[in-house]
Amino acid sequence: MSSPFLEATALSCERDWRLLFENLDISLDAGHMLQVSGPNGSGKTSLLRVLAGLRQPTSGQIRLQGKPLASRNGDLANDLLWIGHAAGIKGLLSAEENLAWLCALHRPASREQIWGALEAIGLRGFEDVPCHTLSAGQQRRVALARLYLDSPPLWILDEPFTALDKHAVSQLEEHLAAHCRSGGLVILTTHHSLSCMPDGYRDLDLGQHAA
Ligand SMILES: Nc1ncnc2c1ncn2[C@@H]1O[C@H](COP(=O)(O)OP(=O)(O)OP(=O)(O)O)[C@@H](O)[C@H]1O
Repeated sequence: MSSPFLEATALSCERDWRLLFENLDISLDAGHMLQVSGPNGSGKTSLLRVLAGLRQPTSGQIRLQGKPLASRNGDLANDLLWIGHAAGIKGLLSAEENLAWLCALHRPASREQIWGALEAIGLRGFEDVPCHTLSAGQQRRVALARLYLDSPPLWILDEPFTALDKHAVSQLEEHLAAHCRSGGLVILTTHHSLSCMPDGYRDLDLGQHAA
């Protein structure tokens, strides 16, 4: 039997000598969406950063496509896309330039593809203005436009709905569910209740795993 796309066993995470969670097991495969919930400070962002390889767990193992995450030197972007809580957008660059720069290293995108993604995320007409002139929700959309470009199967998204208006929230929910329906995987944190969930939806409440 093939191994799960992402498998974490007995994960624990400590920050500033405080144990946030321990003995966490996660197994995700094509089509799964994992919503990590829990109170402020319960360790949701910390868990996502650990799963994205941006932070070492205090203990436990993570395997991605059967290989230890720690052994994946620089090729993680082939399998996963991380979009953090901060939009991570450079204010002096335009939306198009930001996306070209973000994609350049692993999955270069053409100007047409980038403009198509910006149109899909509702930024038509804002492609070439400096991002510092965009609203918070528009800047968030620039970051999320990467989900409309060629992207790896696993999306790890920390509070992706922050600053989005109602229409953009439901559009993004639908896009995430469609990604799962077509064989992708999503791990996300949000304090908002999802109204569009794929069959492979599951919830992990860190409030119940608090150490
Ligand atoms: N940069 C940091 N340095 C030290 N401790 C940190 C840092 N960031 C977070 N922490 C601590 O780790 C704990 C978990 O933080 P984390 O951001 O993972 O929680 P969260 O569940 O995502 O919270 P929220 O719902 O507020 O976003 C918090 O108690 C916080 O004090």
